[in-house]
Amino acid sequence: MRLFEAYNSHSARLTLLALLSASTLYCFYKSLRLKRHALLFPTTNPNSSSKGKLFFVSQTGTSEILARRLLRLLTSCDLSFDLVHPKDYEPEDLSKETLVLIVASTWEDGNPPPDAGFFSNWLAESADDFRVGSMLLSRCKFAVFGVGSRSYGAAFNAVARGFSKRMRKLGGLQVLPVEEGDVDAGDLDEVFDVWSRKLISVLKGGSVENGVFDGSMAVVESDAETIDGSEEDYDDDDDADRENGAEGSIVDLEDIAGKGPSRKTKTMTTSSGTINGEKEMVTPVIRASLEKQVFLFSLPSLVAEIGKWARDLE
Ligand SMILES: Cc1cc2nc3c(=O)[nH]c(=O)nc-3n(C[C@H](O)[C@H](O)[C@H](O)COP(=O)(O)O)c2cc1C
Repeated sequence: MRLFEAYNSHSARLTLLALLSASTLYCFYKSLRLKRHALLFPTTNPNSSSKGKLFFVSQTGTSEILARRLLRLLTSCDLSFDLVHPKDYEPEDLSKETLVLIVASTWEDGNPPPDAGFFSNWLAESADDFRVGSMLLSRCKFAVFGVGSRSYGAAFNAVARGFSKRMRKLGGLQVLPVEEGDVDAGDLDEVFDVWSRKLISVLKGGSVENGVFDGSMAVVESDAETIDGSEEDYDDDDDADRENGAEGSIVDLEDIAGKGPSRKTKTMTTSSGTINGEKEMVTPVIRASLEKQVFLFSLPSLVAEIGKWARDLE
C-alpha cells in the first residue's frame, strides 16, 4: 500500500514536472515572440508616424499635382499627412500605417508607372499570399483616387481599382469608394475636388453631402466601390499587373515561395534583369506566422516526450 502511494506521489511529481517544463517552454516562446513583435512593430517608428500617408503614383505629373493640392487642403483642415512617392517607401511598413490615401494614375496595359512597380507588386503578391492573411492592414483606413482615361476601356483606372482591391484583401478599411477620374472628360479637377471634400468630411467624422456616408470613418465594403467594373475586371487587373509589370516586377518561382518582398532586404530585379541583392524567401511577417504554427504543432509531442523522459527516470 505504502509502495503504491509512494509510486503515485512519485509519478504525480513527474507529471507536474513535465507540465511545468512545458509551460516554461511556452512562456519562453511567448517572450521570444513579444521581442520579435517589438522589433517588427516598434512603437516609435521613423517610417511610420502618427501622420497619415498620402501616396502619389504619377508619370507625367497629373496625379502628383492633385496629391499636392489634396495635401494643402488636408493641412488647412488640421489633418497631418506626409506626401510619399512609393519608390521612397518600404511596403512592409504599410502594416504600421493607420491612414493611407493614394492618388494613382494608370499607364500602358493597365499598369502603374515603372517607379511604382515595386510597391504595386508587393501589394499584389501579399494580397495573393495566404500566409500573409487578411489582418495585415487591419489597422489601416484608406481611400484611393484614380487618374486615367476612359478611352482605355477595361484598363480604365485599373491601377487605382487594383490598389483598392488588394488593400481590402489585406484587411484595410476603405473609407470612401474609389473615385475614377477621367483626364479626357474635362472635369478631372472638379471630380477630384468633390472627392477631396467628401474625404475631408469623412476624416473629420462628419457626413458627406450625398448622404451615403453619414457617420465617422464610414467603411466601404468590398463590392461597394465598383463603379463601372466587376470583380472579373479586378481579376483581369491582377493578371495584367503580374504579366506586364514594369520595373522591379518580374515574378519568378522563388517569389512564389516567399511573397511580399521587402525593399530593404529583397532583390530589386530591373527590367534589364539586373539583380542587386539577395532574395529573402520568407518575409518577417510570414516568418512570425510560420514559427507560431510550427511551435503549436510541436507542443503536444513535446509534452509527451517530457512525460516519457520522466517515466524513463523512474
Ligand atoms: C501610353 C499611355 C497609356 C495609358 N494607359 C492607360 C490605361 O491603361 N488606363 C487608363 O485609365 N489610362 C491610361 N492612360 C492615361 C493616363 O492615365 C493619363 O494620361 C494620366 O493623366 C497620367 O497621369 P500622370 O501624369 O499622373 O502619370 C495612358 C496614357 C498614355 C500616354
